[in-house]
Amino acid sequence: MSALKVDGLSVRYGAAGALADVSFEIPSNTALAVLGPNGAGKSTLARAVSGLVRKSSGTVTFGGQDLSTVSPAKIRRAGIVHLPEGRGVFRGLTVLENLRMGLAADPGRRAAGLERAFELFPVLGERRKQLAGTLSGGEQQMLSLARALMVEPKLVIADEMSLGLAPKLVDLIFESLGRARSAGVSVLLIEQFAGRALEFADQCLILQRGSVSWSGPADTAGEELLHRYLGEATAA
Ligand SMILES: Nc1ncnc2c1ncn2[C@@H]1O[C@H](COP(=O)(O)OP(=O)(O)OP(=O)(O)O)[C@@H](O)[C@H]1O
Repeated sequence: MSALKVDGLSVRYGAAGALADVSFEIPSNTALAVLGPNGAGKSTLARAVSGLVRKSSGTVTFGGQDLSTVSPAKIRRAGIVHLPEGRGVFRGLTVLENLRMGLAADPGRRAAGLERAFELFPVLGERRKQLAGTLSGGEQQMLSLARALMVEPKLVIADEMSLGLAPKLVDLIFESLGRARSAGVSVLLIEQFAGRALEFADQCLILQRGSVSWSGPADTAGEELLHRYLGEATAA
């Protein structure tokens, strides 16, 4: 069964079209990599699915529920978490306070959630009293992911998670996303660079100037195809 189904999605910013007639599905327990050069509309797609930008047309359904016109809060309650580009942590709060905010609406599950977060990323346990703004970039990324996974989401939208991180940290981030997927979470993975995303994902969708230029199984997106659609800079 499809967890997420996006059909004919278009988004405009004023007079400028950012997405035109984008359709795809993410079956349960699978990952879709959305690739494309700068400005192709990847973040806009993520924001439209999580309700942060208005859709000018198209529908979004999740687990059979129509989410096309509902608020971001309701979309979160349906089980979709969005890790925005940039880290989205509260810099002036400690690691622990940031994690607690993840389950602010559900304090009963807080203890178990924290335990899971520290098990996933032990470094966060060691640094629980440290201000998030003083963590390294990679640690902030882990905090952001740990907070998202604490709420036991059904779909994680991860926008450029690996941007600027050392390869070892990228491994760790993908490892934990992989564990989440094995535990039943679907993943919409947005990446400017193709290599790691395609290794991880089941399906791939390439956006160019707001439209889908190719989609198919991730393991059939060969080098030639990536160069054709993404160019030298992003096919790596
Ligand atoms: N709030 C906004 N107002 C006006 N135009 C916007 C807004 N946000 C994005 N755009 C434009 O929409 C297009 C798609 O942007 P988007 O951020 O979705 O691309 P992207 O594929 O995520 O790019 P990148 O890889 O550079 O992050 C771009 O031309 C961008 O300038």
